[in-house]
Amino acid sequence: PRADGFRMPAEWEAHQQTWMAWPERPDNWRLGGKPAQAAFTAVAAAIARFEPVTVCASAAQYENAVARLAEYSNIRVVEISTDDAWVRDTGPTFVINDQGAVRGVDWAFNAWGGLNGGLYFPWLRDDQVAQKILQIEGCQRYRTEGFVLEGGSIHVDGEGTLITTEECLLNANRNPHLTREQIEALLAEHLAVDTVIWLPDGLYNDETDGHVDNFCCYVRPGEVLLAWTDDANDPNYPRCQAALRVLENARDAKGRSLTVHKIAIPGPLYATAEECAGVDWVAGSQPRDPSIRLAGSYVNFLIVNGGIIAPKFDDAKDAEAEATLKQIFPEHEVVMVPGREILLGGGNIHCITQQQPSA
Ligand SMILES: NCCCCCC(N)=O
Repeated sequence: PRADGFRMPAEWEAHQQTWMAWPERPDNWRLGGKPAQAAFTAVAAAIARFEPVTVCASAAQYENAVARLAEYSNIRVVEISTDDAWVRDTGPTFVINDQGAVRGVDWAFNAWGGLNGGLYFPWLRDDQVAQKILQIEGCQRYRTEGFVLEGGSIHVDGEGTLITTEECLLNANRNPHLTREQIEALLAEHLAVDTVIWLPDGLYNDETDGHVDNFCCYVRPGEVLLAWTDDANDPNYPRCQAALRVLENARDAKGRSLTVHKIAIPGPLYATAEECAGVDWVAGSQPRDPSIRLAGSYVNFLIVNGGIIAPKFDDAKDAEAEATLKQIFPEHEVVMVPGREILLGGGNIHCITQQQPSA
């Protein structure tokens, strides 16, 4: 795409719409996905206040999804088969050129690690989602056969800088055949980035192997927001310290040093026995257990046209997080939406959405 004049815009640049997928698989979502479907509906409704939404649903769930979303006139439902509902990672990464054309990068997908720690098997339908979305939109597609990447593992400033984590992109279960330099070259070629900032690790116990979208994101050029804890006993402490050191020493593609804002990490959060009891046991699917700390994060929000759609967790830190977001985004309306049911499935609002830039 860079050779054709295309780049990945920053999330705050104008959107045409946001894509989502409808959750249902009972081995990732408790009670056949019914609480998750309510939570996703609340997220879609919040986004729809700012821009149109397209929800991908299976044939089996199409009628239910249409009925549940019917009251929102700018939400449409299309039938697309998926393995699960993480359109951040299975959808296309949209790229734009200076003439207002929009295309899409269709990364290879292996369910966050394939047969070496992946979260479910198989994943063929998920690997087809980007292609189907681009077909529906009539956007040209760049397919990266042999290069596995999830959209949740990268953030850009739209001006040539990309932030990611080594824990994910250098993980042996993504692209063991590629070096760091080869991965940087592929990111540069497909997204038109000149500088890659590598954070060592993402959030503790993040089943995606430390996706940056759950840990650190851009808020505007030259400024990032980092999940933070001051508790030296928290396993996130060394991860936050290491990330801060990298960010404080970094220079972006324009040669700027970065302003690092911090936002508290909620919790620690755990699933209850009752919540775990509602999840089907299937060989090869990620186990859900009350002893497993959940990777909850207020960083996992979506920037939409004029708004911030962020998760809240019924946690003591919700109010502080909301205040931080309002202070960082004075021009946006900050909308806090319940994120716990999404977190029980392993991600949050940014993970279940994919923005499509306007031409
Ligand atoms: N159980 C699958 C969890 C995937 C989370 C996706 C994301 N971008 O964090």
